[in-house]
Amino acid sequence: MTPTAAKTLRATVASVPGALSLAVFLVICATALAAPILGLPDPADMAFALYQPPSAEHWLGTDNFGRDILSRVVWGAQVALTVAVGAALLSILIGSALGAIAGYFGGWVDGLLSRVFDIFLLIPTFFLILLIVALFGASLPLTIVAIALTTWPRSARLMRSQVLTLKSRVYVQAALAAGAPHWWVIVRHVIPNGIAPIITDGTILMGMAILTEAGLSFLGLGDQNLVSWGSMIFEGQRHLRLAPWMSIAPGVALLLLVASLNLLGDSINFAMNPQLRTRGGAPKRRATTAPPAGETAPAADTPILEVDDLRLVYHAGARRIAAVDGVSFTLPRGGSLGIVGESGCGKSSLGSALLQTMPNNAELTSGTIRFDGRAIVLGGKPVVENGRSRIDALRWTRMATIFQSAMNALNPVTTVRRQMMDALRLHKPGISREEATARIAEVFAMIGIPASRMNAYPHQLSGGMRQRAMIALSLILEPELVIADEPTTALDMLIQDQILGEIADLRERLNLSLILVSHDMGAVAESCDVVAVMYAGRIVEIAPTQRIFGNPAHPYTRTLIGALPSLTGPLEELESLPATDTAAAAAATGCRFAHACPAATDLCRRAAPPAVPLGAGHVSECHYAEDFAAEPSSEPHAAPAAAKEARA
Ligand SMILES: Nc1ncnc2c1ncn2[C@@H]1O[C@H](COP(=O)(O)OP(=O)(O)OP(=O)(O)O)[C@@H](O)[C@H]1O
Repeated sequence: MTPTAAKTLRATVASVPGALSLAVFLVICATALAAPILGLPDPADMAFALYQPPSAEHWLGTDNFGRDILSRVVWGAQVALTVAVGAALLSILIGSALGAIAGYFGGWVDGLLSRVFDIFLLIPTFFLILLIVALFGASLPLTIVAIALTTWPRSARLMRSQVLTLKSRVYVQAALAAGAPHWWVIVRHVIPNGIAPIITDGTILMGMAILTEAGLSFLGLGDQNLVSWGSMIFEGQRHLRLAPWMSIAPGVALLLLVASLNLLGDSINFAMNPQLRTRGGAPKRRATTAPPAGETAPAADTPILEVDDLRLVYHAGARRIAAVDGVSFTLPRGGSLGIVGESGCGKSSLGSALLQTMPNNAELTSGTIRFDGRAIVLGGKPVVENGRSRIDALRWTRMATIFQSAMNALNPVTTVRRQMMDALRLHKPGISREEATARIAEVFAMIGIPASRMNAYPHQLSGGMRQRAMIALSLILEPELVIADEPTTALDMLIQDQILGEIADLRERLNLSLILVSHDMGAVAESCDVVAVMYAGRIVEIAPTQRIFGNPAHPYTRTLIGALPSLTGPLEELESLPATDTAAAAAATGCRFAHACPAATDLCRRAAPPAVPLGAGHVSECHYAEDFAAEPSSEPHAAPAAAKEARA
């Protein structure tokens, strides 16, 4: 068994329906295979008494010819399974191959093959099977071929649509650009990524094949020499009053096998798709809480956002990943906070926790979030007021977000203007068309998109323009707080700089509060008053921007600043760090940075550092914070200007 197959099997049996359906399917298979050695009477033997009800001698009774029903059900399973596996395999092989060719090559090949699929789909399935059986006679192999011939277009269409999506993926393009031949790209990249729904559909096909064979036998069109559940049910219904057990036993066997196959299909799909698995499948109902008693109206100087001891864990199978592990900060109204740190330190998880847009496998285990003085999360639970969660009422209207990749965040089949119109109408149901159009034009002008581009689809805009459209969408409802998660990551330096400049400008003009999530120290230096440095799920240092660059008081911050290149200073080797295993670092007894810290001592490895206040809003989680703070950062990375210069 290949490692992938073993992993899929493990994941399949990890769920109750998966384990149960696999167990039922395996028991039926094992019983069918073991039929000759089970010591059961011959299924065709008519030596027994007729119409005997279930007894110790004949567990499931006997039929109208005195044949043992248990033996016939067991031998009938062989026929059912042979038809199921044979027809489904043949159907998937023909369908997937033709579907992959049609989707991959497109053009006239796709046109021609798609018409063939359509023609086959138009032929009534049962009629075609009847025709084949009538022309060539009834036999098991012919029944299998007939079923496969009528079902393969299902697999073909499914595979074609999968391939149409997959072939534009970057990894497929990259393989072609690397000189891989088409057949290799199809076999190595396209089919493995598109096969999961085909396999799921295959289990449904197996169920269909069993039912079709049973139906044919029921009509007397099956192979009369074989024991089939369909023919047993047919016989049974003729003697229903006299001997109901004759149809109950094959009926239950048929139901169990088809139901277990369908359930198995769902479980395999779930197991094969890591996204479904680690995202936790269907959304779990999250516990909520009522607003706290004694909440007062916010004062003018109430911070726009207060976060206290926020903790978020991801459930990935048996693993728990503490992505945000006790984060606290306060953002004053109109203020801007940059959250920086290496990839995987928990920046995006923190952003999604603030907006409560986490994936299904994420759980807030503790913490409080207050927006404008009112709690939106208490003890890790969303606050619900009058049947509606407070965050739902705030999201987009008062707290908006700018996503990382505008191409993924904007709907590709709707114009940018339409998406803005939808957002306006959703949140301001009374707004007239003219008012909405005027507001859209205003925001477009503000963000520098020419009015002529308003009706463009996202793919018709350049990367920079698309990101501007995303910013416009976030500002359309005049929010007070914007959370921007890597808003310029995919853009070139020049456009990055322009967009960051525009965000800073808008912030001043609209008195926006801003949280900028970025791995780029230069970007936050340029746009934010305060910088929070995250490491392995915690904010290890927070300080006003000038201070964090001038007097970094955490060795990790120093390393981040040391990794900024200088174009004008003398050539220096840049500092680098080994990649951090977030889970391992979070589990460390002492300081989570100790394993990579050049200044770590025994104390660091033994005890978690306290949060050391250094004045003027500067806090560092390091045992030696005061010593580091007293030692200014070495040139040329001493100030935000240097960081900006490094980016330019
Ligand atoms: N849906 C998920 N399921 C399981 N683990 C996850 C999930 N999303 C993120 N993680 C893990 O949580 C940790 C923090 O991830 P997060 O995406 O918040 O980091 P980040 O700092 O934003 O990284 P980047 O800058 O690369 O986006 C990482 O260890 C990541 O592997």
